[in-house]
Amino acid sequence: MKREMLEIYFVMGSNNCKKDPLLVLREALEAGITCFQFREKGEGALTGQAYEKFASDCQQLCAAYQVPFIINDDVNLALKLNADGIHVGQNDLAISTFREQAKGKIIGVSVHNVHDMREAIADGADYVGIGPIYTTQTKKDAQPPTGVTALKTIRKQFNTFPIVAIGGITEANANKVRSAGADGVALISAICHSTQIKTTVENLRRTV
Ligand SMILES: Cc1ncc(COP(=O)(O)OP(=O)(O)O)c(N)n1
Ligand SMILES: Cc1ncsc1CCOP(=O)(O)O
Ligand SMILES: [Mg+2]
Repeated sequence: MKREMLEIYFVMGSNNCKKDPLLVLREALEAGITCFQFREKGEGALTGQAYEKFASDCQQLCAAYQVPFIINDDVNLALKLNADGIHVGQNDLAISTFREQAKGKIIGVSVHNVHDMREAIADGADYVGIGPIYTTQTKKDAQPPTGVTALKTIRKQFNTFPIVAIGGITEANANKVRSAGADGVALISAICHSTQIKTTVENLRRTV
């Protein structure tokens, strides 16, 4: 996995969007996102066949733009659809339980401190997501925001390991996160709620 993949990492589920989510994804891809995470969870999230169909539609769109398609939490779906990767958090399946079946796939793990980071690397993570950096309205069960302090501390000890920052990141603060050592920014609302997705992504690209 190349670190550049993490530069503009768009994370989305249908309940994050105010218009057709596939249209949102298409605009984001067209504008130059570098990675996409399918995160269909929470209130009003699709289930069953509609959930799988939506994942598969997102995957096809990503493939058309040659952008990696990562699935959040649902390892079984990632294996079934042969997604490019899987993202898991501290409360999800441990990497050791699916590493073998997921050979060749990109594995991302959420970390909050140096201890989590060591564990994630030992378990075989390809990249880590650190956050929430800033206050977020999107993830109700998120830990308290840390600002860029935790990110800086972790980056100092892990010089080259691929890190993406997440939580409350916008066009206005992306530069701070980048200077604190993140290889890229992961965003939900900054893109989903933008009325000018093209401009938003272009501004983020310039910053990151
Ligand atoms: C890139 C990235 N970083 C962190 C997360 C958060 O994962 P997790 O803590 O498992 O929380 P949920 O997203 O599953 O609610 C992420 N999804 N992506
Ligand atoms: C999934 C996730 N993990 C930590 S914060 C967060 C939500 C990020 O959403 P937003 O970019 O809208 O703050
Ligand atoms: Mg999770």
